[in-house]
Amino acid sequence: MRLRRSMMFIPGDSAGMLSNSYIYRPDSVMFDLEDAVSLAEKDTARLLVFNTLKANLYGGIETVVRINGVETPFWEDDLDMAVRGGVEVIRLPKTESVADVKEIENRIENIEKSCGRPIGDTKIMAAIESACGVVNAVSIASCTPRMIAIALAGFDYLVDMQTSRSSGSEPELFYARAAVLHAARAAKIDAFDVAYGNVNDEEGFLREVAIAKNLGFNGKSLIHPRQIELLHKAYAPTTGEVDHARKVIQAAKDAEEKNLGVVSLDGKMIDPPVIHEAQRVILLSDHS
Ligand SMILES: CC(C)(COP(=O)(O)OP(=O)(O)OC[C@H]1O[C@@H](n2cnc3c(N)ncnc32)[C@H](O)[C@@H]1OP(=O)(O)O)[C@@H](O)C(=O)NCCC(=O)NCCSC(=O)C[C@@](O)(CC(=O)O)C(=O)O
Ligand SMILES: [Mg+2]
Repeated sequence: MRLRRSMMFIPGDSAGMLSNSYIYRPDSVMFDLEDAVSLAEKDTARLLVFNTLKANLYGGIETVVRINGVETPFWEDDLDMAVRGGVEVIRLPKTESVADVKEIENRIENIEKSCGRPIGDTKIMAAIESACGVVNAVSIASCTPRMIAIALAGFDYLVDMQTSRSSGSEPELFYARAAVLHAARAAKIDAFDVAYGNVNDEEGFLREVAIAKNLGFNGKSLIHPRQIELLHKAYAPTTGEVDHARKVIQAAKDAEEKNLGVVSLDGKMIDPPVIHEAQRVILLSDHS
């Protein structure tokens, strides 16, 4: 079980941000070559991100590169750099179909072969940014063992839906959130909620974090370091939840030692889903 609560975007053309953002300790960093980088800076950004990956600055933090989409002239060079640089995960933006994923998967395999990385080592995350992506989310999420997560991208999605972000319970994102989350859970992979664009609006950000957490998202895409601690705190289990989880783990251990298939704690049955949830709570608490 890997903890993926916070995935922070870092513009790939910002040498300053690339060189020191490990200090913020997000669970994952996403070096962006797509929409945070202007057309004029695409080549510079690719080189800067390659050097950052090679410098190995982000020990313990998952590294992700968001390449440009398969409809652009940049994605092949982006992939070549990222896979050779040793990135852990490729984020494919504006994913609409399994064909998009297969196109980058084939290319990744060729690069892995040519640079000596084990086949399958480079993982993929698909960003769902359109109605078409949402309706194909189930097949996208389950089309390759390389797929470790899918992410809903609210900005582009709402443009495609011909609407905009409201405040409050955000009905305009309800269907897409539910669809992306179900696709991820059916495929047994992680799910990321949308990025929140107003970095000064703590209250609005936390309202959105609560929606994501309660729905069951593993975490959110973030655009500013200030959002990391807020998110981690909101995802942290309470002391009561941690105490209960420890009791569940202990009860499960005792049952195993006594060769009992099922056991109860305070009158409630302890079975594999309960144990799994307890392990998730402990993991969250260990990183809070
Ligand atoms: C918003 C702003 C300009 C504000 O900057 P400001 O400089 O005014 O902020 P300050 O508060 O002054 O910063 C204080 C200190 O933090 C440092 N710092 C700030 N941000 C940092 C960061 N991200 N990483 C590391 N360091 C950071 C800064 O360098 C300074 O460091 P220092 O000078 O040392 O004190 C900045 O945050 C920023 O650029 N964010 C990333 C924007 C981005 O990537 N957009 C593309 C991805 S979304 C998209 O594409 C939509 C999507 O595709 C999404 C999907 O797919 O999910 C969809 O469709 O929905
Ligand atoms: Mg986008």
